[in-house]
Amino acid sequence: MSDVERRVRPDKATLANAVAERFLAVVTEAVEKRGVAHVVLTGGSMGTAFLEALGRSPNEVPWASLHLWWGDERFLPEGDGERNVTQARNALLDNLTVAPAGVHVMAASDGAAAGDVAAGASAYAAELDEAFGDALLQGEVPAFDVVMLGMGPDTHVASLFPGHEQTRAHAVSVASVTNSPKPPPERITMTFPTLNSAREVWLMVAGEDKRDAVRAASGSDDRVAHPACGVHGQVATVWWLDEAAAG
Ligand SMILES: O=C(O)[C@H](O)[C@@H](O)[C@H](O)[C@H](O)COP(=O)(O)O
Repeated sequence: MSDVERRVRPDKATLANAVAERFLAVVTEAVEKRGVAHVVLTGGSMGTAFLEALGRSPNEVPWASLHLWWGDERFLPEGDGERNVTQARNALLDNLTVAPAGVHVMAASDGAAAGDVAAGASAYAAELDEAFGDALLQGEVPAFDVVMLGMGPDTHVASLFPGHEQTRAHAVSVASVTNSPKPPPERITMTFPTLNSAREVWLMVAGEDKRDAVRAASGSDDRVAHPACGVHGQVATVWWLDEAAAG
């Protein structure tokens, strides 16, 4: 597990551009070396700002060799504007002229999981298992090239909320949530072992309203209380902050 490195930029827009630039370099190198790149996307305003920044030079991205995954999802009907995948489609994916190698979408509440969020989580675990086998839970092989995450003001990452049982999960790669403190209550989330199977984990945080959370998570080693402090890449852990969040 790597130590946290902070990269601070003046504001949210500059931050999103810097992350997009680094993303391009990381996936290009991954594809050159391994022929494929697996990345985990996030929602929230930072995740969307990043996709919009990437969308300003979409043709530089090796989409045909890129697998897109999500760290968490709101268990809502397909196409709901609150779903991370809908936001990603609107911000970038629907405009691509080259299809990504894989777009691995978490279950919608009206899809094959038929309203059963636990079944939705199991389906995503099976999809990950098919792609990576045991590597995820054993943490021996980096599965993802980069996992991108936002952070809530309570220090939650993905849908791992402070004090919730999913923060303690170690035997499953994906968990269901039925009592999220932030709506909607039902969600699907990758667990810590899965997020931490990445070469690089990037936490992207902007805004003064996140400053206390940044401080709390950076001073903690209790990932149940402060989930953001529990995500680490095998090669790098980068906290991308704007000046307001960094304090
Ligand atoms: O759980 C949710 O419902 C949120 O959407 C959330 O996880 C979000 O991604 C973070 O709070 C970061 O949000 P910002 O990028 O907007 O700061």
